[in-house]
Amino acid sequence: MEDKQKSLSPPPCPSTVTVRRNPLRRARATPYTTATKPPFSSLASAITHDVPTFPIDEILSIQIPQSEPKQSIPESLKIFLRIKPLRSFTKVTTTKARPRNVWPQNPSKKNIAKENRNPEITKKVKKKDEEACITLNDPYSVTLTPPQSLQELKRSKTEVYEGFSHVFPADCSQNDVYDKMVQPLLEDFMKGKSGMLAALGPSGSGKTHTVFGSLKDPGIVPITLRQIFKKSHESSSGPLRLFNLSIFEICSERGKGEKAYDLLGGESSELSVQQSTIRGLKEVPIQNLEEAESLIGQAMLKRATATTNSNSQSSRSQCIINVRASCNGFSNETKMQYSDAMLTIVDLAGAEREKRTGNQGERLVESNFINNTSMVFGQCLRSLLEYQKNRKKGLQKHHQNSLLTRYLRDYLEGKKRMALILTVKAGEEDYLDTSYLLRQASPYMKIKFDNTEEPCNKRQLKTFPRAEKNKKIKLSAPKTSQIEENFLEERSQISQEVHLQGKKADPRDRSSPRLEPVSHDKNEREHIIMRNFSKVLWNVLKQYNEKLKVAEGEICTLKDSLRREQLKSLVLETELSSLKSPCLAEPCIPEAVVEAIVHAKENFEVAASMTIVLRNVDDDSCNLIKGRKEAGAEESSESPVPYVVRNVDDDSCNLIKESREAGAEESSKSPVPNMRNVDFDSCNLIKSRREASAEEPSESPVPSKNVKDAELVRCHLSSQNDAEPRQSVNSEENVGIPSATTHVEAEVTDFPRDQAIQNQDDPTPSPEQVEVSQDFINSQISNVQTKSAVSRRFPDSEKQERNRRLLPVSSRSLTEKMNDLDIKENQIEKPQVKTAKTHVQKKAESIQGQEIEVPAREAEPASTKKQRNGQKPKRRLQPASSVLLTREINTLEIEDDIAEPKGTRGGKKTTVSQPRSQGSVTLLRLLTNNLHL
Ligand SMILES: Nc1ncnc2c1ncn2[C@@H]1O[C@H](COP(=O)(O)OP(=O)(O)OP(=O)(O)O)[C@@H](O)[C@H]1O
Repeated sequence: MEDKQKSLSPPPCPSTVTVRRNPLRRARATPYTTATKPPFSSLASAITHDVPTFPIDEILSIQIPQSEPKQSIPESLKIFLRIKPLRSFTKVTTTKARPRNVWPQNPSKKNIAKENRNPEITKKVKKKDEEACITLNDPYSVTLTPPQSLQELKRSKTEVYEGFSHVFPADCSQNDVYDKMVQPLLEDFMKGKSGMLAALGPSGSGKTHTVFGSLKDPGIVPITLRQIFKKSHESSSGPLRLFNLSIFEICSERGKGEKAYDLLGGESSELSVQQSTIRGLKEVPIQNLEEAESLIGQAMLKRATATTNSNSQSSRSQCIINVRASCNGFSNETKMQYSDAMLTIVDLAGAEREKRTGNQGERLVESNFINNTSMVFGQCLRSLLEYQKNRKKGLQKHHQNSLLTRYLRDYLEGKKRMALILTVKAGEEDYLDTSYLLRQASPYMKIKFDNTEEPCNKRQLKTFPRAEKNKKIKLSAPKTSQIEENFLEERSQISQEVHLQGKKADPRDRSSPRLEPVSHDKNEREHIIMRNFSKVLWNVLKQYNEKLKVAEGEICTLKDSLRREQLKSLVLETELSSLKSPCLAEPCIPEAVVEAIVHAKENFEVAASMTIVLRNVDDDSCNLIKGRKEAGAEESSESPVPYVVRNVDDDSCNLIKESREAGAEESSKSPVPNMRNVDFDSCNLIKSRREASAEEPSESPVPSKNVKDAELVRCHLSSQNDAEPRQSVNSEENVGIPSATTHVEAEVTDFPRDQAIQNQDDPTPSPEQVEVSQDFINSQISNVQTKSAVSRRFPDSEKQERNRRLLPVSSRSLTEKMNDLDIKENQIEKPQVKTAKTHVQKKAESIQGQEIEVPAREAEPASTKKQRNGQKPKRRLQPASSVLLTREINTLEIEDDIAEPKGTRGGKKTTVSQPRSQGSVTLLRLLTNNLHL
């Protein structure tokens, strides 16, 4: 035993141990490569100790599933060609018997009618129409024949294009296209390989038709989705895969740049683009075909399309549809096997020739963008081909020139599998487009792809999707039971329906009662599709409605602001005209002001006549009686006052119009109906009038449309006014002034009581009375001034004196002078009133005549006046209004003024009318001279 233990125990350690830190490295010969292979037995003998042998035989006996070595299978780029049916097919079907009485008939229709009548011509034409520029040789090649005209010119000859993966003839179905082209891609996709498919071709050649199709004839996207769900159901035993759908478009923003829009997003569908990365793209998980189809319908509605000459619904953007398959809840091994894969289908906007599309403006800009993208796409493929031919040359980075090519970079660099479908139109007129496309694209067939792919390529997910998470719903007990009830109800309903249609329904198979029967029942599926589609449509319409409302609101606000601006401009114009009127020469004076001055002049004459009558009375009271008798029955009509009434009468309509705006009292107050157009000319005038009316509402006689009205007004006034005016009226009657009065009377009634009494006692008009009549004239002039908006400059003067309102001091003195002059002139020219004039002159001189020596000036020319007078008359700085007024008066046709009253009075001359008119003329002359104009 002890011997045995000794043999097993390790040998005793030596006392010293040498350790080499860096032992010499010797290349150890591998047992298999070495020529002299030492025998295993000798090695074993070399081992001093018994080491258990390595179970190599056992290990080698275990069969390990050997993974296939990854082989790069170079594969040519698959290019398919689809020929669009000729238009003549549709033409034949549409050339129906034209209904009668259709108007107008255009020449082309006439030709059709001729063709209908003559079938031989029709045949020829149809034959010509049916002639195609492209003919199918075999499923892989076509012959392109130029039209006769080009052949004659020897500009082009017949060409054969071959090497296509498949050529789809005009009568092929969408399913044919899917089977030959998409099926292989889809199989790879289901295995976890990404792939891309793009449709290229001129506008209107059928790209969108191929990619999306229609409800009746679905294209490759709907068919692919159907197949995806079909396959995933079939392989239900395999791994569960989730599919997500995202659709976006790239279009130009008014030619300024490219923009990406999410076609499944909400309102803010614009996507941010950073280099080749598109952020914020909404990825919607799709669980069944119905959901997928409704999403596609939604995207199609949102896609930018427009009508061009080539296509009634031409795509104006590049549309990209991504179906992403992702794995969920797998072991790492499985996940590696079925990695995320993306199937991308691209519907490019068709290249357009300006001549054919007839695009202009915005459409033309879009065209440029579309053509540019197509061009860059082609450049990328050509440079890839060149690169593959000569790898020494680097791959040119054309992809940077457009957003689409940046996004599809991996495909365009030959790193992923891709297929192209060229769509062409077969008509003779489409020869150039077709020839161009085929010449461009046929070399692409030589492009090779490495059909290997890393399971997780970072670039694969260049879109950072906004994955839609299903909302978490808390299901409380009662709700759950309710859902279960609904669920059972729905299930029984569907099973009943299916049963009725003679189909077997097994509601136990699937958990979703809604999906399972639907997959079998076509009608139900269509119903769901239509329902979802209508929902989408409804949402889109709602959005449009909201936009429309917003636009309407904006229009309203714009209209308001426009109105405000117009008002402002009107006010500014008025201000401008009012500013101009006193400053500028007569052509700038508003018409209304001119009219106002004319009327003022007439009233001025009336007032002057009144003054003279008063003076007559002063001379001899018998004359007064005489005058009354002479006047007789005609007095009321012939006297100057009724004339004024008539004036009022004539213009009352206009006045009333104005008075409606400015207030009845105001317009009635206005003794001179001279503001016809003022309202139209100036808002400020109305303002000033309103101010004036507000201050003096009681003294304003009401305007009348006719004489009766005027009389009524008078009565009304007399009844309204207290005893004072009545007395004054009586006094006037006594002095021979006719009783039919209007505002003149009203003005007279404004005399102070003592003056009225004085009139009764003494018929001689006092200087005050004369001044009152002058005041009346002043008031007439001041009214004119008020209307001409000059009064706005002197607003305080209104409040100073009742009858001298709105007149500046200088103007008042001017008018006073005018009256003085009038009196003096009458004294000279009319001997019959000489006494009165002298009296008045004396009085006037005593009051205010110190300033101006009018008679002396009147007799002599203006130039000599200054020389004669040792004491120079004071030159007063007259207000612009006064200057204007005098200028106006100066320019008036005096003769006309004289003639006018004659006409209106039936040619009858009154005792006062003739001298008054002359006096007025002289007065005006004097005024002109006095003002040195
Ligand atoms: N193979 C086909 N069979 C029947 N109709 C077709 C076919 N191809 C195209 N069409 C019809 O031609 C019209 C134009 O087609 P489509 O809109 O697909 O052209 P497109 O190439 O997408 O044009 P664009 O680039 O301007 O958008 C459509 O009305 C479509 O239905």
